[in-house]
Amino acid sequence: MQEKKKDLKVITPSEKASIYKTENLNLWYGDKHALKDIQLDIKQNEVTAIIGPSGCGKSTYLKTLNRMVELVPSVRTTGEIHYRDRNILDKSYQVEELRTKVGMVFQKPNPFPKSIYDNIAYGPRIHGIKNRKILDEIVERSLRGAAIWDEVKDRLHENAYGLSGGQQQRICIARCLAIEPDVILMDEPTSALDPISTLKVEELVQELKKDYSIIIVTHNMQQAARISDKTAFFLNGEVIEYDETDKIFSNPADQRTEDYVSGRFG
Ligand SMILES: Nc1ncnc2c1ncn2[C@@H]1O[C@H](COP(=O)(O)OP(=O)(O)OP(=O)(O)O)[C@@H](O)[C@H]1O
Repeated sequence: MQEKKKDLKVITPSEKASIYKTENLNLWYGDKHALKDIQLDIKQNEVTAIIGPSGCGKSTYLKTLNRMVELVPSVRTTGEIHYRDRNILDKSYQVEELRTKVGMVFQKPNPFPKSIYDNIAYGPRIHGIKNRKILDEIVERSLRGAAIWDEVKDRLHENAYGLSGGQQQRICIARCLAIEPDVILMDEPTSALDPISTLKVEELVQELKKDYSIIIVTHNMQQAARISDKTAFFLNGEVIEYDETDKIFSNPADQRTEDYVSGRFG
């Protein structure tokens, strides 16, 4: 007898909601054409890795997603980036609004020269939260979310500079979580860390994708293969290939991707 088909709809990754849709994005630093006709549909609650050789435009692309790139005076862009269906490159889009939704973690841990507690409470305080009990709750929740609560709960009022590099990076992730973002951008977040701290941050990224969408620039291809769902391979300012991470690393469509992921250049 034929088995009765279950009426279950399988959600394939391509059907997941988009968090960012980039359409025909071009970016110039003065005369330097750094991003060329970028098309990328980044999905919600996934880890998306951006890989490629030095100078190919990875960080530039990441910094367009929170418009940080505008801090460079010579920058000019054309095209659109839709974040949850609104074009963030439209001048009417308030950058302050965007920054409350999109957190960023940098290559080098950059805690403020303040206590661990004040590092985490900083963003919420800027948003007007003064109530100590509420701040206490946010601090604890954020530190737990960044998997560092147990290590620091007895030293919350000590300076964050007294922590190890790996702990400082998780404090920076907790600081990011405290503003309750929707997206977390990570620019080579483990490149300054030792292998054990790197592993902790990688495990954390896996945990965080349940609640956040994460876009991570990495030079470390094993890391991209380990932690991401999708990978975009950039070369000379172009996206050469964007697909499921397994496909990019095992059976890429483009020879240049194959050469890069197999270590033939880069
Ligand atoms: N502020 C700037 N002014 C002028 N050119 C810039 C600026 N920032 C980056 N560029 C140029 O834009 C291109 C892309 O740089 P970007 O930093 O995005 O590359 P990347 O892939 O992140 O490199 P890396 O892996 O070395 O960090 C490079 O040619 C770089 O020299």
